[in-house]
Amino acid sequence: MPAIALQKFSYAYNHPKKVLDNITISIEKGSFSVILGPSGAGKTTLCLAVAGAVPHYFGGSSAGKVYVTGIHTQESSMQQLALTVGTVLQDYETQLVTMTVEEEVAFSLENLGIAPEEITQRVEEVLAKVGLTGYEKQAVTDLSGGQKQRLVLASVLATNPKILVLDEPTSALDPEGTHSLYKLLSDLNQEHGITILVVEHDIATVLPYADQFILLENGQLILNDTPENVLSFMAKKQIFAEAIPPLWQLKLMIEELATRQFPPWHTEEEAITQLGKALEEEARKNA
Ligand SMILES: Nc1ncnc2c1ncn2[C@@H]1O[C@H](COP(=O)(O)OP(=O)(O)OP(=O)(O)O)[C@@H](O)[C@H]1O
Repeated sequence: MPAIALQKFSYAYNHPKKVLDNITISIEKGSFSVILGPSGAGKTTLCLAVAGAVPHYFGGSSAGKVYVTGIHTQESSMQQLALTVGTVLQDYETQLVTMTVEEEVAFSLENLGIAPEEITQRVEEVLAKVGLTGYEKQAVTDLSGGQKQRLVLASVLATNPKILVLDEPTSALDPEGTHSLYKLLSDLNQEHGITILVVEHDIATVLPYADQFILLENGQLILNDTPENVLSFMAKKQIFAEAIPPLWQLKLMIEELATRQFPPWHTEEEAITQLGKALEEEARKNA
């Protein structure tokens, strides 16, 4: 059973225009998937559909089905779904409701009726996981943007979700914060088997971690495939091609011009090594 499955799912907010149009997609358990696409493509709405907020919270009209770990989202309450899908919204500050860091995490567990001793232990564990140990008594309002986001993530993780959905989690982070957030997500994915679904506009940032790209445009699913296949497709069809990282643009151009095939590049270092090798080979050939 896939972690997430959309079957011919369409959705419109309280407006006739379909924001998601007949989407069928299957996301395997334990995958690290990234949703890509131009502004207004429907990326946030897709996240909300997986979390059940669309249509439970937003109303509107929908057709087709969304399943998370086999649960039909429309036949389940948002509270039940929250046990399976943890969500960090783009405007994550709206998810913070209490006074102190430890109260914030405890709040999500109290709502689930977890015993107080267990709450104390889980709060400690998840704060350590997101790097907020020592901040327990701090007022939420005193935290930086990145720390607040980590706190939301801690509250979500405390409920042991099988799926994590994050909508542009790095938009307010500096490069170091971005790197450490993705490192954490990668650990949760690799070591705890949590399925990750993330919206990210900076493709180079997610290339070291993602195993699947989901390309949306105008509410339609354009392609769901490996990162390398989606990047090649974007270049060939000139769909959202401006988002292709410069080194990949170079890679795809060389492959087209020189009929040379490189393996996928996940990092700049891999790209530089591969390019260096190619240049050496060329120099040897021409010597
Ligand atoms: N609450 C809402 N009510 C009505 N229309 C909405 C609502 N939220 C989004 N939309 C519309 O739905 C479409 C898709 O929006 P969505 O936010 O899902 O796209 P996106 O790909 O995440 O865009 P961005 O990259 O700009 O965040 C847009 O046309 C947007 O204006």
